Amino acid sequence: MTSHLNARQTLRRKLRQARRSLTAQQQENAAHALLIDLPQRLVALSKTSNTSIQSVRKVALYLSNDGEISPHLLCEYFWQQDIQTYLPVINDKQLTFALYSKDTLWQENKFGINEPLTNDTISGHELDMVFLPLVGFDQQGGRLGMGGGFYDRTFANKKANTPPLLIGLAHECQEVKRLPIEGWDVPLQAILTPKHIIFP
Ligand SMILES: Nc1nc2c(c(=O)[nH]1)N(C=O)[C@@H](CNc1ccc(C(=O)N[C@@H](CCC(=O)O)C(=O)O)cc1)CN2
Ligand SMILES: Nc1ncnc2c1ncn2[C@@H]1O[C@H](COP(=O)(O)OP(=O)(O)OP(=O)(O)O)[C@@H](O)[C@H]1O
Repeated sequence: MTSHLNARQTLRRKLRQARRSLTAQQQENAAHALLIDLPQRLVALSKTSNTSIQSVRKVALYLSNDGEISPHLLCEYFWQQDIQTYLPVINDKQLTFALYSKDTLWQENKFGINEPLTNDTISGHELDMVFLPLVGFDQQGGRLGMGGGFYDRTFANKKANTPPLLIGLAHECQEVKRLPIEGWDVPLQAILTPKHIIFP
């Protein structure tokens, strides 16, 4: 158990270092590449997950931090499609989600990441699709996060075939062969990288 946790910490340090080492140009290219063939990739996603992409109304993204791949162009794409976008708001040990629009006002959370300044939030289970930030992933749908357990707690009771769809967003350099997984880890239903869409 302890060695498992140590392995996670060691991996976290290594993978965070790797994503932070990407240059501004590499980050920009990666964010753009997420849009390549996006409609086709979303169709593949709807087939594997048995959910209709046409019925997606509410999508959660995040504001990139610590070298994470930036979803800001995905966000623009959803706005063009009139799909509402949400951002995570830390609420004790869990996340709620606040609408993100051009008019959003901001406040920093305890980690220095901006959150919408509002009391009007929804529960994670009201979303259709969630793009999760991650530190590491594997082909089996394993996700290693920053270590707060926020996404795991928020979606702990989610059944595999009920919304929202949980999709990890990652740079290629965040893939590992097999993550040391814990009982509380909530599996990803897809992982989107600049070059691939992975269906575990
Ligand atoms: N962009 C983004 N937003 C997110 C997450 C995330 O992983 N990425 N989260 C996913 O859950 C939640 C925040 N979780 C986080 C957990 C730790 C740190 C962090 O930087 N930890 C520092 C120590 C900071 C401190 O204690 O002051 C570190 O480990 O270096 C950041 C975010 C909600 N919002
Ligand atoms: N469903 C849960 N109920 C209670 N505690 C939980 C739950 N999920 C995770 N935790 C606790 O949260 C802590 C951090 O978990 P973990 O290392 O998996 O976070 P993470 O997935 O890396 O973080 P994040 O989701 O915030 O990016 C663990 O110590 C674990 O005990």
